[in-house]
Amino acid sequence: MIFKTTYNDNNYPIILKQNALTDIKHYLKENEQNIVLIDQDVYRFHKEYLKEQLEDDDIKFLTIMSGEVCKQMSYFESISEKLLSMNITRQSQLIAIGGGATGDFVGFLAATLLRGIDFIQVPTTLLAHDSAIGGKVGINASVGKNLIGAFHRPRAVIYDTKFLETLPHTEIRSGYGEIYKHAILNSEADTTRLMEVYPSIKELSQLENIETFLKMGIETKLKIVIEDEFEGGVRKHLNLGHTFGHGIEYLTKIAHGEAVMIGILFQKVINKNRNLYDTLDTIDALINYLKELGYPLNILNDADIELIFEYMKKDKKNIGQSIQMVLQKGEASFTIESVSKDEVLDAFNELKALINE
Ligand SMILES: O=C(O)C(=O)C[C@@H](O)[C@H](O)[C@H](O)COP(=O)(O)O
Repeated sequence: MIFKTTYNDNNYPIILKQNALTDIKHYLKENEQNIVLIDQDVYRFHKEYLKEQLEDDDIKFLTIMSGEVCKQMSYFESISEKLLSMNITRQSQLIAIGGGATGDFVGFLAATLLRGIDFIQVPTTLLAHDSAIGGKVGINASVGKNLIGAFHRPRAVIYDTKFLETLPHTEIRSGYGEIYKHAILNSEADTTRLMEVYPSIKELSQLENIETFLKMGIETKLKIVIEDEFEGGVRKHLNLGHTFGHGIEYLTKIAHGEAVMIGILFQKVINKNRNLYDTLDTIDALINYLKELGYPLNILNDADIELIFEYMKKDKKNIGQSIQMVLQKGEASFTIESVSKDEVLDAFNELKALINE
């Protein structure tokens, strides 16, 4: 399956298929440096396959730290210096092979080194079907996630589903959080269909039919980022579940998409309390479903809401000192609203009580 962005210029393809990496040869630059920056775990698991597909002697490989820890300022500095010592030029190209964190990190290197060079996204996780598209790249600050970043379009997204075969359960649940978010943004029917196909962790871990839902997620994301590339309006809806999600993720270090799923649940409690879309029944139904899939809801029991609230105060959607959250007001209908500290505390205590019932 090939998707293509439909901007006025500088469009890029998104190639989604088994063994998609074989297509990378069409995107390598001749007589220029192509440098692969790859998550060290992905490299370890797929060394032979990677060598087959990227056997060109001119391609250089740099393994980088796995997961969110690569997005630290000090690491960004050391890899920047390393790339500059390799005499890269504005015509050089970086190739990010890994999950969402790798793509964010390498994309940010590409956006900033020499004031911008090309990069290719090769996502290797379910989650990265979301993060690899749309050009958001960045690293973390001590006070919060993705607070240092840029918008920088990739030259191509090569999404090889072969990499999904080695994903651990946590990563599957994490990616599923973003797939679930895209389904909610789309329609009630897509959300129900998803829950019917994956009623438990057993079905989810077999990843059958996952391409159908990745296609749904990619199409949803593409439609939004093409309409609003720089997040002036509708793109903020893609942040559903992220305001609370980023807070709990940063505090507890659980996987991004698991935190987003908990953030979606949290947002439902606020919806209910404001007489928007949700009711106690819809919240209970999601709690039961998430328990069945093994999401770490218990983490809320020991989490310090005051600290989460401090992270929420750093969210990029905020206006002045007011926390802005994506809330659902109808089927596939969303709004960005200010929420007060009291509302956040009440919703948190209520959610904790509900998960322990
Ligand atoms: O692409 C977007 O826009 C999103 O909000 C997608 C999110 O799922 C993704 O996690 C994103 O990186 C979060 O963006 P941020 O601006 O809140 O850091």
